[in-house]
Amino acid sequence: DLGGDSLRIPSPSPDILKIGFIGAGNMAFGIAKGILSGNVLPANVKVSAPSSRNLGRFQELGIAVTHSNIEVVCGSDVVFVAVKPHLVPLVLKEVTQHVTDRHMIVSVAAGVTLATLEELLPENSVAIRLMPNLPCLVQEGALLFARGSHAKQEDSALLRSLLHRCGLVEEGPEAWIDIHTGLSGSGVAFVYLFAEALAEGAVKMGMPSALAHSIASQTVLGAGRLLRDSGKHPAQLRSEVCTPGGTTIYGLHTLEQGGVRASTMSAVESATERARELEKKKGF
Ligand SMILES: NC(=O)C1=CN([C@@H]2O[C@H](COP(=O)(O)OP(=O)(O)OC[C@H]3O[C@@H](n4cnc5c(N)ncnc54)[C@H](O)[C@@H]3O)[C@@H](O)[C@H]2O)C=CC1
Ligand SMILES: O=C(O)[C@@H]1CCC=N1
Repeated sequence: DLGGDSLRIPSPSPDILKIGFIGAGNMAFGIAKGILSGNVLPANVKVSAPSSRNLGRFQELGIAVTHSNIEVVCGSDVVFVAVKPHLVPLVLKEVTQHVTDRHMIVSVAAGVTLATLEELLPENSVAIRLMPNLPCLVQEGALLFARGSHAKQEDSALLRSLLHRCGLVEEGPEAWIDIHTGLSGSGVAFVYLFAEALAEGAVKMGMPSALAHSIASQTVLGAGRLLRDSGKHPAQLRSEVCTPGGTTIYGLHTLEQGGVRASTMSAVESATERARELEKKKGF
């Protein structure tokens, strides 16, 4: 008796997989860059979009480009669907007859549920819902994915190995995807708003704008790295910066008076609710 396990065909390793992207926007580019910094060769990647406008930067990475979504599906094992949410049904209807059990379909569209994906794909298709964020571009993304009903643990492992160079990759229940969209997909923009305001504060106090922006971005980067790498609670690090009677506590008091904590929590709540709303309306 050889046993079930010894008969199981091992998952292909990421370096021999063919990877496709439908949609050539910012998010597809971010994920593609992350994937290529792992062990996937550009020759094994193809991307489609209706116009050539966004395709040049993919070509610069050595990735093959096409205007045919069907060509991407037929030539790929893992297909990232990276079009705007309202276009997901259109695109999946177009390619669905070419999707086979060889494929893993990974949608990054905000508010498009696994149930919707599975409805649009052939029965038993392996579907994954992934929420990435823009810093995948510099391999510092925060990605959360949820598995569809026909995706197995091996599929998770494969996706993780493909994406590990994009940043932090976590798996969770689908209900967390909308929360992650507010926290991190959109959260990146909240941090940019804060960075911009930091710089503008310095400009108001007389610092040249370019220098203020460069110091603000380094401040956000440094604060973020220290927070992640130390594993400390943000309140602990905040107290380490605060000298009693010093500058920081004066600034923090002003931020609290402005309601920064409540408005940031509300921003995550609104973005999460918007993702849920897109879901209910099916995004289209
Ligand atoms: N930008 C971000 O920070 C994040 C975006 N997302 C999700 O990623 C998806 C894409 O967003 P972005 O990259 O920002 O959008 P984008 O507008 O930059 O890119 C969309 C791409 O789809 C292409 N496209 C349009 N119609 C198409 C069709 N029929 N077939 C193939 N390609 C088509 C466009 O040419 C464009 O290249 C969205 O569903 C969004 O919810 C998720 C997380 C973060
Ligand atoms: O704003 C949006 O809808 C997308 C999803 C998360 C980030 N960008």
